[in-house]
Amino acid sequence: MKHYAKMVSHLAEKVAEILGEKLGQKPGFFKENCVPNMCYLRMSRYPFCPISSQVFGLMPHTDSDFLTILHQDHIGGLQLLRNGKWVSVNPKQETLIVIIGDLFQAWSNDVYKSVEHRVVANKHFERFSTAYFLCPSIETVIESCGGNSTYKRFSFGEFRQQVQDDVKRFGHKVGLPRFIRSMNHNF
Ligand SMILES: O=C(O)CCC(=O)C(=O)O
Ligand SMILES: [Fe+2]
Repeated sequence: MKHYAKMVSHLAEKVAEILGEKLGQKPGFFKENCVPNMCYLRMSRYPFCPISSQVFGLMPHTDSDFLTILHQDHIGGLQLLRNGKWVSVNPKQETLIVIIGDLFQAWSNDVYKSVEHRVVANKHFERFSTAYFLCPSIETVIESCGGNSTYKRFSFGEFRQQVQDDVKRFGHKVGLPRFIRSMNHNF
């Protein structure tokens, strides 16, 4: 597991740097700001569920990080929201999935989109997945790299706090819409 964590953390940083360079950013941002003690691995077990059509393994959400590298087993169940429709991400052997998170969406000013995803339960089989979350330090400021930014600048600490407050208050995360520049929203 230690070996996997090391490998996947390297990979996440590399993928992030490549995506950053495509936006014209100079390399180093993720290396400097995504400190090891903030990044984490989440190993999930989804028990089989006879009433799977009525139960989510994991509720629809976006990830509150720069990006997530996901390994899923052969059972399947991960779905992405694309053009308003849920699309299954069929498992492929020896394939890792890269999920863009909220911070990359803000940092890239919507060039990269934080994809909404969920896990549906399987009727007959349990499922395992391992996700690595590439996160910056609490004080890292997320400021979109182009001009005319959709989002206010915010620190990762502020973002996390807002997510926690919204979950407490409304029972769900609001996420990036909270940080849209000069707009009053009723959530
Ligand atoms: O288990 C999966 O396939 C997805 C996990 C996930 O989206 C998460 O932990 O945020
Ligand atoms: Fe996720």
